[in-house]
Amino acid sequence: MKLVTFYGSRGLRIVRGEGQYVWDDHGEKYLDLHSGHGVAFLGHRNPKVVEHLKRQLDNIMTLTTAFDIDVRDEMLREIDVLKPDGMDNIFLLNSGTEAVELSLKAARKITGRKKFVAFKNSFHGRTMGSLSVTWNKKYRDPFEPLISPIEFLDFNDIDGLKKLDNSTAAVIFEPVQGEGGVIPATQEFAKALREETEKKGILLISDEVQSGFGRTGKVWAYQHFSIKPDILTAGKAIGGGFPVSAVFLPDHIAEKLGEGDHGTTYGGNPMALAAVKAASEVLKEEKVPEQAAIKGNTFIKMIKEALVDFRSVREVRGLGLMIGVDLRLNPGTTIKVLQDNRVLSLKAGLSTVRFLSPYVISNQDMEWAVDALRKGIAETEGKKAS
Ligand SMILES: Cc1ncc(COP(=O)(O)O)c(C=O)c1O
Repeated sequence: MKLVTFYGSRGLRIVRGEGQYVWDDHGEKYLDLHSGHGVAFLGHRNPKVVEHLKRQLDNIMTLTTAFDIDVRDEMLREIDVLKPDGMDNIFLLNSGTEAVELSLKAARKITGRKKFVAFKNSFHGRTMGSLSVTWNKKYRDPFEPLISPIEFLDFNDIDGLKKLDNSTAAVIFEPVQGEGGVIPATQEFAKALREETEKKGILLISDEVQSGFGRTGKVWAYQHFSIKPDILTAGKAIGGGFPVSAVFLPDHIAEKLGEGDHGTTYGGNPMALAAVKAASEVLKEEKVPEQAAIKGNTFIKMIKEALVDFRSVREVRGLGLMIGVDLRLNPGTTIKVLQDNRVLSLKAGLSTVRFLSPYVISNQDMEWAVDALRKGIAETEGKKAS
């Protein structure tokens, strides 16, 4: 039997993970700045998450949301102080793309409008709805026709927002574009986007599947921009490693969604509830966003300083611990050399090396990563690091 896989093999067999590290079957230790596409932001096997999951495992693993259960009430209490502004409702699903699907469905139902607007370089997932608002043609084209109408505008282009019209149900955006190349929105753009959507009765969906839950230095990435979205999608980090995603909604939207509008067999199962509850506790107790902000600043500064001599480096950018090193060359070799030096990273866009670090990363780890990065870029440029 063969596994169908849509990701190229990294050629490593991983046997264990702890904190910011994973180990291969030869006992080699790696600094994991890939973190399973950003999932292990709270560290591999975060002790609190493991403890709550084990306890839940001994209790009950599966239960539909039609039945009440204490762990759900506990999760709701824990996440209440973390909720996005004015969003008193949460619905749990199992993956980022599912959260995006529900947000799109909700927008159509609430507004009665059909059209969605997204941005160039966006990534929102790979099921038919989320794929429709994902920019990369390579992902979309084989599966056309997708849902319509969809329009893609230029990210961070304020003038382009004039094209928004009142047939649009929602604009979906990433406060920091992740897969597209780690590109933060500008303050002016985020503000103009909110103003323009509000004026035209268009819902604003903040897709924070990658950027949310502390990674950028705030609990939610939109909070960097003094705006309030109407709907927020979260995933990856919110389960501390357990597969779970969420859609946050204000009352006026949640109240208009009723029985039959959506559903999920696994969504909100007791294990996911225990995971989100534990992850929320960790976020608060360990002041994770604050740590991500401080460590992210340190890491970006170290990277910038270490790469000043490299002509192939176009830009080092990011927010908190969501960091991209944009190159003028294909980043494949750099990512390979990083891995040879025991640092796992991932690609974003066509030319960016992306670090999605667990928040527990130390200064020593950063030095390790920066050293490996210099070697990687030197090899990419075809010369040895001095
Ligand atoms: C912003 C954003 N939205 C949605 C998704 C899709 O999430 P998933 O792969 O869990 O379906 C991703 C995944 O990388 C993402 O970065």
